[in-house]
Amino acid sequence: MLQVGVIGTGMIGQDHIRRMSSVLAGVRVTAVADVDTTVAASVGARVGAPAFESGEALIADPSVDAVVVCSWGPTHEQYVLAAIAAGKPVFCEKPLATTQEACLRILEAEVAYGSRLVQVGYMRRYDDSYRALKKVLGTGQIGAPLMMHCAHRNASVPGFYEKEMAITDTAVHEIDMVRWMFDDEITAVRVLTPRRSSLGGELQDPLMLLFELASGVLVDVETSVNIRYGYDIRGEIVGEEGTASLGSLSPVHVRRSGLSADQVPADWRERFLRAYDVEFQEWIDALRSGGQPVGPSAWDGYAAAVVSDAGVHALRTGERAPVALVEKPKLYGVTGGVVA
Ligand SMILES: NC(=O)c1ccc[n+]([C@@H]2O[C@H](COP(=O)([O-])OP(=O)(O)OC[C@H]3O[C@@H](n4cnc5c(N)ncnc54)[C@H](O)[C@@H]3O)[C@@H](O)[C@H]2O)c1
Ligand SMILES: O[C@H]1[C@H](O)[C@@H](O)[C@H](O)[C@@H](O)[C@H]1O
Repeated sequence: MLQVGVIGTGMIGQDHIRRMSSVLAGVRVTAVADVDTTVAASVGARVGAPAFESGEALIADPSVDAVVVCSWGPTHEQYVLAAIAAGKPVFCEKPLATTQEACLRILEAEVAYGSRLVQVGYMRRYDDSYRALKKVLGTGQIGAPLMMHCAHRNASVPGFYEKEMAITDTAVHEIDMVRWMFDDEITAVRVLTPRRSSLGGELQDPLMLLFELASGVLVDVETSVNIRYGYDIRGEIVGEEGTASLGSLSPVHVRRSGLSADQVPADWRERFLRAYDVEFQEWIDALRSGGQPVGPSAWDGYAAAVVSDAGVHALRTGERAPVALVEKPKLYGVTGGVVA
């Protein structure tokens, strides 16, 4: 049984605690921590896990074999570094850290440790629909890929959400997905600002991002974070000989009063429910069999942060922002992606 300590018991922390306590096999949540100690205590009590006074104390405790970090993005670096220093595997929700410099510090610490401990929560790689799309691409049935059109729509976002977060918090999923889908790197980013939605307050919403890939493939991503009607994730690849897109995920189709309708998920928990389950089960199984994590690596987290920083620069200046990665350490040479 893998004994896991969870740092950050907010929305996704609670969802992952639920899946590790009542859905997945071979795992038990043995410790929790949150700066909000009242929330941590009540969430921990539901699964019989004690609440620790700090994330660092949780990481150091012998009851914890592996750590899951679900606190706010700016706090990820300190906990991931502490887990590496303790030699414990750590699953960190996205983003790995909020700056590329912080991601580099994590890479350096893991490389110095000498083997992989870190996995980043880019769950789209585990989604049935994205995996099927990658498979179609791999068979060559739509020919060489030329372009991809994506949309990432949230019904609404919390009050603390700032305009850069449309890139660093939202489109960062597409950044990782695109690198994985095409086995390629993003080399430059442009950001266009359409007419502003009156529903987003002061936010610049929506945004239109354009990624250039080393192969010449172009990917456009619409981010809309006040779309109201639900959580809508789209993707269509245009190839030389055909197109392939994510299928409809609606469990039910309703026709009534002259309308024909699919159900739209409310949020990410509903849309990616199964992807999170598969992501965690594979992580747990890899650790229990004595191996290293094989999902999105610290390198993937770093690469996403560099592209994300370029996107923020492009948003602020209106310029095309090139992306430059450091040389990839050997540790990440053969790992870093799950194969569909
Ligand atoms: N993979 C996904 O689809 C997905 C979905 C949602 C959130 N996330 C990521 O998960 C993280 C948390 O998001 P959320 O929606 O659960 O946010 P949230 O605000 O609901 O929860 C975050 C929790 O972290 C706690 N916290 C803040 N600073 C802390 C610290 N220094 N130490 C310990 N706890 C601390 C807060 O008190 C809060 O309870 C973010 O990085 C977010 O980007 C990923
Ligand atoms: O943290 C959340 C989460 O990552 C969701 O998957 C994404 O759709 C949201 O835009 C983001 O704010």
